[in-house]
This record gives sequence, C-alpha cells and structure tokens, in this order.
Amino acid sequence: MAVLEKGNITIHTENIFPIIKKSLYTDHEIFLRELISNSVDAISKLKMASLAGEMQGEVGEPQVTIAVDKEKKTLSISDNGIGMTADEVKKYINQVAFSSAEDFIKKYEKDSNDLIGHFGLGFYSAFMVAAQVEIDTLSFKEGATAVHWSCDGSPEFELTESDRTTVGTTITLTLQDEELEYTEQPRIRQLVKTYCDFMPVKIVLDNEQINKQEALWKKSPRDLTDEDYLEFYRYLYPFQEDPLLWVHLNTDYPFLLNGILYFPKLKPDVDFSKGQIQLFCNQVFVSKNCEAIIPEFLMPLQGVIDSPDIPLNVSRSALTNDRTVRRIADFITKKIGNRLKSLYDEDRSKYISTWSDVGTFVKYGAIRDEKFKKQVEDLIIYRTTYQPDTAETEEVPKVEVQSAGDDAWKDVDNKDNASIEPHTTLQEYLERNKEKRANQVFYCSDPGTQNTFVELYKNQGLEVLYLDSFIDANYFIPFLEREYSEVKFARVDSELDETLVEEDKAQEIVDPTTNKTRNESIKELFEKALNKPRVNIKTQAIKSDDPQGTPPAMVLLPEAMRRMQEMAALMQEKAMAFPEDHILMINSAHPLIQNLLDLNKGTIVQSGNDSNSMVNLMCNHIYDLALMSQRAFDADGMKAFVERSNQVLTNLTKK
Ligand SMILES: Nc1ncnc2c1ncn2[C@@H]1O[C@H](COP(=O)(O)OP(=O)(O)OP(=O)(O)O)[C@@H](O)[C@H]1O
Repeated sequence: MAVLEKGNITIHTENIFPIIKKSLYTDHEIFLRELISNSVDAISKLKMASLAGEMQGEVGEPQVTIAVDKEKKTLSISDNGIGMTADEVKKYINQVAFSSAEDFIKKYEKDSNDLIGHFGLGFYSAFMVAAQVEIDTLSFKEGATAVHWSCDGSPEFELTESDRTTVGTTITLTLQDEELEYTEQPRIRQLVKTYCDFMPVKIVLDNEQINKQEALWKKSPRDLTDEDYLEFYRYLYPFQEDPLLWVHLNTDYPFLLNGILYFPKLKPDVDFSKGQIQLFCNQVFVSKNCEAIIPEFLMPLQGVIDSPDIPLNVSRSALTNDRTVRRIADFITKKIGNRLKSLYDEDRSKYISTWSDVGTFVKYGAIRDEKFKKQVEDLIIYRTTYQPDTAETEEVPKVEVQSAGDDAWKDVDNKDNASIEPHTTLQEYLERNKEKRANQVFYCSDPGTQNTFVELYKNQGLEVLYLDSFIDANYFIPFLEREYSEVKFARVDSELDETLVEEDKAQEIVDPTTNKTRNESIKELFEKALNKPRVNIKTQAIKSDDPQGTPPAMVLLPEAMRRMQEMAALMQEKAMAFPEDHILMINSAHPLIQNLLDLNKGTIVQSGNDSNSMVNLMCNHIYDLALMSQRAFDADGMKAFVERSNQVLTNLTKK
C-alpha cells in the first residue's frame, strides 16, 4: 500500500507522550468516553451534512461498534459518521488534536487531577492506554479515498491508503501490556454504562446494544408521567426507596441546562458534603461529583444535571467562581424553592407527608442561603400538638392543615395517608398562642423521652412544636433564635412553665417543731435519701384535675446548660452524656409525695416496716423513675433499680 505521508506530528514538546501515558491522569479509562464522544460527534456531523443536502445517498442507522481482540491485544471503536479525508486527518489529528493536547498538558500538568471529569482530552487520550493507535477512515465526501493513519506513541506518524469501503471511522488501539483490562468485555460494558449510557447513539458490543440511550432529562416534562420519573430514578439508584419529589430543570437561556433532581428519603446520617448528583455534558457522563456546582445544602439531592455551559477543563476552584456556574447554582436553588412552594399551595397533604425528609433540606437551605431562605421561610412547618376540631362524620379521613396566609384551618382530603398529623408554621403558632404565652415556643426534640412533658403541656392547653429532626437542636433552633430574636425557645423538659404549676399552697408549715414548710420538708427528705449534691432538688405543685395522673417527679435539664453540653458534645463528635447536674422537680401535689411525707412523719403506720429505710428506698425509686423517662439506664443503674424494686416489694409484702 502506498505511503501517502510520513512525518512528525506538529508539537513543540518532545515528551508529550510520556506525560500522557504515565503521570497526567489517574483515570485512564476516560479515553473510551473521549473516543466514543468523537464517534457520536462524527455521526451527528454526518446527519447535519445530510440535512444540508451535502451528501449523496442515505445515512444509515447511526451506530458505534466496539470490538475487542484479546489475542491481538486490540480494542476498536467504529462509527458510521462523517469520516475524514487524508487532508482532514493531517489537519485534525496531526495538527489540531496534538497541538491542543500540548496546550492542555502544559496548562494542567500540575493540577490535572483536580479537573472535573478530565474533560476535553480528546483523541490523544488514547495514548494513555495504547502502544499504537490506528485510524481507518473514509470521508462522506464524493470521490474521497479511504486513509489509514498510524502512530506508535512517538511524535512520528504514517499515513497510507486504506481499502475501507464504508463511510465512517474505526480507531484501533493496540493496548499496552499493563492496560489489557480494556480487552475484557465486562470492563467495556461497565465503562459504557458509566460514561456513555445516555449518549444519543446506539453503542454495540458483540451484536448487543449496551447503552440505554434515552436521556429522560432531555425530554419535555409535558411528555412524561410520574411513572417515567420513578422508573428513571430506580434505574439510576437501584435498591433505593422511591424518591419523595422531583424537579425537572429545563432552560436554554441564559445558559443551556437540563436535569432532573430528586428528593430522596433521608437517612439520619445524611452527609451534606457528599453529592450524589451526576454531571453530564451533552449526555456524556462527566462526574458524579457536582460539589463545585450545586449549593452545599442541595447535596443530598439525587439525579442528573446536564449543561454544555459548565466549563469542564478548569480547576474546581475556578469552577466555583465561574459566573455561569454561580448563575446555574442560583437557578437550581430557585427552581427547588418554586417546586416546594407549588406543592405547599397545591397539595398540602403531600407536602406534609414528605416534610420529615424534605424539611431537613429546607431548614438547612434556609440556614445556608439567604435567597433560598426568603423563598421558603413561609413554607417551613412544624408538627404540632394543636388539635383543631375535626368533623367526625365524614367518611374520608381528613387532615387538618392551616391554609396559606390566614389562620383558618381547612380540611384536606387525605385518602392516601390517614395518619398525617397537624402541622403549623411558626407565625401561626405564635399568633395562636400569643394570649397565653407571647413570644414563647415550647418544643419537643424527642417524643420518645419527652412525652410525659408534652402531655403535661397539652393538658394545660399549651401547644408544643416537634423540633425533632437531627439538624434542629444544634443548627435550626439557634438559627430561628437569630431570625426571631424576640422569641424564646424552651424544650418541654427544661423547666416547667408557670402556667403548669399551682401558685403555691405548699408554703404551709407542716412541721410546727422545726417551722418547716411542706416544700422544705420534701426537699430535705429527697436530699438526704439521694445524697447527690449535683442534683438540684426543687418542689412544685403541678396543676391538674387528676394529680394521680401527673408524674410524682421529673428530671429537668435547664435550656442554656443543656445546650452548652450539646454543643460541646457536637464539637467532640460524640453523643451527649446525660448531665450529672440536673434538676429533680418533685411534684408536691402528687398523692405519692403526700404519702411519703406522712410516712416519714410516721403518721401512716406500716406494720413491721422500718419507715426510714422505706422512705429512703421510695425517694430513690421516684428519682429513678423520673430519670428513666428521660434516658435508658446503664448496666449498673439497671441492676440497682431492679434490686431496689425487689426490696420495695419485699418490704410492702412483709407481714
Ligand atoms: N471518529 C471520528 N470521526 C471523524 N472525525 C474525528 C473522529 N475522531 C476525531 N475526529 C476529528 O479529530 C478532531 C480532533 O479530535 P479531538 O478528540 O482531539 O478533539 P475534539 O473532539 O475536537 O475536542 P475535544 O477535545 O472536546 O474532544 C475532531 O474535532 C474531529 O474533527
């Protein structure tokens, strides 16, 4: 075969190939994406040429075909695209590709690993894995002759005639010995699935199409059903629970952007620093790492974004500061806010049912992003103990939610989820409770351990909000306190609000010999029995029509002190130990406490019992029961509790 040309590739650095081969990129595998992208481009160029009437004959069904040969150690990528003439090979491969390679390498040699997806490496990335690269190509142009180009990784190349008869290009790589993994079919399938799954052309290996092809995000939302979105999610994230909501992004001005973002069901240990959104550029996968593009608070979202306007061959830090990227981030944030607002306005019961997960994003976003906060501040809701009157005769379960803007509660059909609980906004809460306790919010951070307190508040007609998501205590409540500086937030177990306690009848003197009040006597009794100087014992009489139904004692953790400890635990990244300094509040109105005082005075005659030791046991027991409703015992605590329980029962059953 006639040699058309032998020559040197026009580059100015002799050592470009060793750099490409060895040190520049850790991700050698991306060469396949680059070569397939070139093929897909060549196919769309041919389509355009055909539409422009520049082409004789029919364009066949577009296809990229991959073939591997283990014995020959080759991998080839063929397309039926536009092809190249000899002159085009000289120009685009020898000059353009290699001189841009040189530029690229010079510019990014140092921080190449910081590049998003190592995009724009192009044809010459083949030399990362190949000892020799051959191009066999026939241009669509009339009268073109097929050419064969080959290069062994030195700056020398050879161009010869080829006997190829079909329009298109085949790139054949003879792989380096340490890169033979690319002759393995499963490896190729995996790479195509990762990088080329949504490319708009069929990719075939061993007579089988191995890419999915349809990029749902490029379609119009009008043509898609909920099931389409769900199916796509399940394809992207198999074995995960269905997402709660999604937002379809679709704009072409002032930048091109398509994408679908899903709100997943959150795991309690969600890590806001790790993204799961996949970044594409014209349906070519770039990176599963959108940190520089997506605002941090949207990191737990999943899905895809695709934009040719995101500069991909710049370093990450340059990307974050890029003007278009910042505008894209703002656009995404705004769209998310709009989606939440429309759901809030149009489907309140769905909004509420997804709130426990979606709310975490919203709260975090409101803390982190001033603009987003403005968009969502009226959409932040809280589960509440408030129970509006419900119409009991209706057959369809109803959920009561507060309508937007006013204080009227309305029924919402709730066929899907009968267990939706009442929710309210903070403004509505403050408005509703301003007569009873102006600018005061009572909240519960853990219904499991604070239920006794919640019940107490509820019974006295005080409304409690549940601020029990994992970002509430350390981040969101402090944020609310900065936003609403006039409002005080107190956890239900921090102290008993004055509305819960009786103005004291317990000041009466019960012991004429010592002149002690009832309260003083109770306090002294417990102090002696417990002998725990760090436990601050207080007495109060809880208001109730049924004192037996109230707890005889409660352990309280003053708000400021508890928060300091929570903060300290957070900084040390460990769970907060139960504070040894706490308040033991004895409910002097409870019959048990009354009886205990009497027992201590010996007025109740317990035949055969040593009333002193019995009183002592009882005091400790009351304290343990109060502690128990706040936290679980450790092994020693449990042992002591069980032993004492048995002792009490033995004493009580003694003849
Ligand atoms: N399969 C192909 N069919 C036809 N022409 C091709 C093919 N592969 C490469 N080319 C030509 O070679 C040129 C250089 O390719 P290369 O991949 O280096 O850069 P690029 O595709 O222009 O840009 P990028 O750096 O973004 O990949 C292409 O612009 C194209 O003209």
